[in-house]
Amino acid sequence: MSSSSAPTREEILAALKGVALPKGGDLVSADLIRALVVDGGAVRFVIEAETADEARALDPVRAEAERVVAALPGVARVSVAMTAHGPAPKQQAPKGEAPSLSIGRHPTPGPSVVPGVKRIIAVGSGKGGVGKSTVSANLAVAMAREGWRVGLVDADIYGPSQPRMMGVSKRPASPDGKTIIPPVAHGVRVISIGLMLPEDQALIWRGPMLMGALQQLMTQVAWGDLDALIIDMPPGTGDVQMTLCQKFDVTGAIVVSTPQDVALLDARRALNAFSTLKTPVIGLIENMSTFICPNCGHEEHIFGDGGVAREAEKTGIPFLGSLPLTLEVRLSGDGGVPVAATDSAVAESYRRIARGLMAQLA
Ligand SMILES: Nc1ncnc2c1ncn2[C@@H]1O[C@H](COP(=O)(O)OP(=O)(O)OP(=O)(O)O)[C@@H](O)[C@H]1O
Repeated sequence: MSSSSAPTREEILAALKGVALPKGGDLVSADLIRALVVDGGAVRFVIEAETADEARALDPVRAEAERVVAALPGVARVSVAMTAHGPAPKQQAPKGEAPSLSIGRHPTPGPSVVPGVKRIIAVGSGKGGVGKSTVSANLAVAMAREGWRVGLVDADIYGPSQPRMMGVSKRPASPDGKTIIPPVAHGVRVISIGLMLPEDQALIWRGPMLMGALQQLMTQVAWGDLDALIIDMPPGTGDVQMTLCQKFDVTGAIVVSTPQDVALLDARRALNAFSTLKTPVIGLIENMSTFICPNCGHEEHIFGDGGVAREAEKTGIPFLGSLPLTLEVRLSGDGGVPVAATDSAVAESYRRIARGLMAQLA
């Protein structure tokens, strides 16, 4: 890098890694940096604390972050904003207290609202295993990194995978036995039925109870103000989709597919279902587009080539982007740190998709 050119995002993050936090760790490893923008010699970013009190306590850290970035060659101006995730819950539940919630009740009739939530985005797929949960988690993290306040609901009630993907396992607190305080992971507020029940408890609920559980997850969680609430839907086109789209004001749905012809056939079924429910489909995402060999870096179209982009063109639905099949994606999903929270090339792809979607929804 010449002394006059602006530093890269990675160079800025490397400098911020040197800024220690009072509780231990640093700004980058604690995942507190959001919306980092390098615009010529101007650098802007947000430090996101969990509560207003914590934000105040981090003020010296903010000053230090500003100092280290300003000292990088090529930086003319630095602006660092401090945000708190939202108003702190009035009471804190005693550590380890499980919520006394009646998950599994029947849904209440009529439309439901999720207060403070600007947009509800459903992420669906025609069939299982195409990476819908992976995409939901990573998209949520990427949007949060770009500065939006984001929540994530794991509505895949029979096979909840968000606790593992987002790395949250503790039962959420419920100070009053009604409101659920969602854990925050990688800048995203997450709730999953998997956090509310013992892992090995088989869910044998039938339709109405399932819907009641989903409604509770949506409405009893203290989300605070959110720019977007992302719903990781179960695969296919069943009751959960219907409840969600009929009871809540869903801004739009995103359909994830692999490029294989059979997956696309199923994806078309999902598109038709959303159209019947009068929920606009706001984007298609192709997952597992190409396989990148971890040894030699060679890229191979093992499931076909560009099928989802062509489908998008045919249907007039925005194509949000494609994501490669990489071992890194699976390992990071299994390890509780979505790839979008890292600085890899795939994180960059998620960032582009998040930006496109945010611009479309702004
Ligand atoms: N791009 C990718 N590269 C590598 N592995 C991936 C990719 N996307 C998803 N996977 C892996 O594929 C598996 C299935 O993904 P995921 O659970 O996200 O799919 P899903 O569509 O939500 O499935 P289901 O609805 O059946 O739960 C997971 O092990 C995940 O880590």
